[in-house]
Amino acid sequence: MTGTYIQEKLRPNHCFGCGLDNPYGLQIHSFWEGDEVVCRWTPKHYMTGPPNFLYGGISASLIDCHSVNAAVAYANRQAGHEEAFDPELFMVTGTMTIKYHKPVPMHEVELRARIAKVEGRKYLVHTDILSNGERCVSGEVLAIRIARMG
Ligand SMILES: CCCCC/C=C\C/C=C\C/C=C\C/C=C\CCCC(=O)SCCNC(=O)CCNC(=O)[C@H](O)C(C)(C)COP(=O)(O)OP(=O)(O)OC[C@H]1O[C@@H](n2cnc3c(N)ncnc32)[C@H](O)[C@@H]1OP(=O)(O)O
Repeated sequence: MTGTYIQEKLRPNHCFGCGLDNPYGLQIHSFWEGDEVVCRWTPKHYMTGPPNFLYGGISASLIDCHSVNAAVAYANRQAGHEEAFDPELFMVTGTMTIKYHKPVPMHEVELRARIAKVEGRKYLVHTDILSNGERCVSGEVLAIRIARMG
């Protein structure tokens, strides 16, 4: 999949969730699949919350970054910059709501995001975390487009 990940077009980036340049971070790798943005990610053994299940804050971080990156990719796709992203199309999280449906087992998960609504600078993204095809966590993230930081 080299060259196809959204995060490869967002560099340099030291973000804990999505920065490929942060070796201590979650290092998510997200890609388009039709109209959805997908990420497959495996927890480290020390990322537990309840015994044998993923810490909820990690689920929230995964949803946060995967969703904001999906919104950035969507905005670039709409603007015709799918191959090389426009550095001015930058977003941060404004608001995020997370619903924990089931505990997340400590093995590979799949995140699936879709852009639900765009209103001016606001991009509403719905993301699910699935384990073995079963939805365990869902999130609604409002990404807000800003002038580039840093
Ligand atoms: C080759 C290209 C490469 C270039 C890129 C290179 C590297 C890229 C690096 C990174 C990768 C990119 C993406 C990853 C970035 C982040 C991912 C991780 C997610 C995070 O970890 S990110 C940290 C947490 N995040 C914050 O730290 C935000 C702090 N905050 C602020 O920075 C401001 O607060 C801001 C900007 C949110 C708003 O400020 P503002 O002045 O622009 O807003 P303003 O008042 O103009 O409102 C405009 C409209 O948004 C509505 N609105 C405003 N705030 C809202 C809110 N909070 N919730 C809901 N709606 C809100 C208003 O109601 C109005 O709505 P309406 O237009 O309908 O009236």
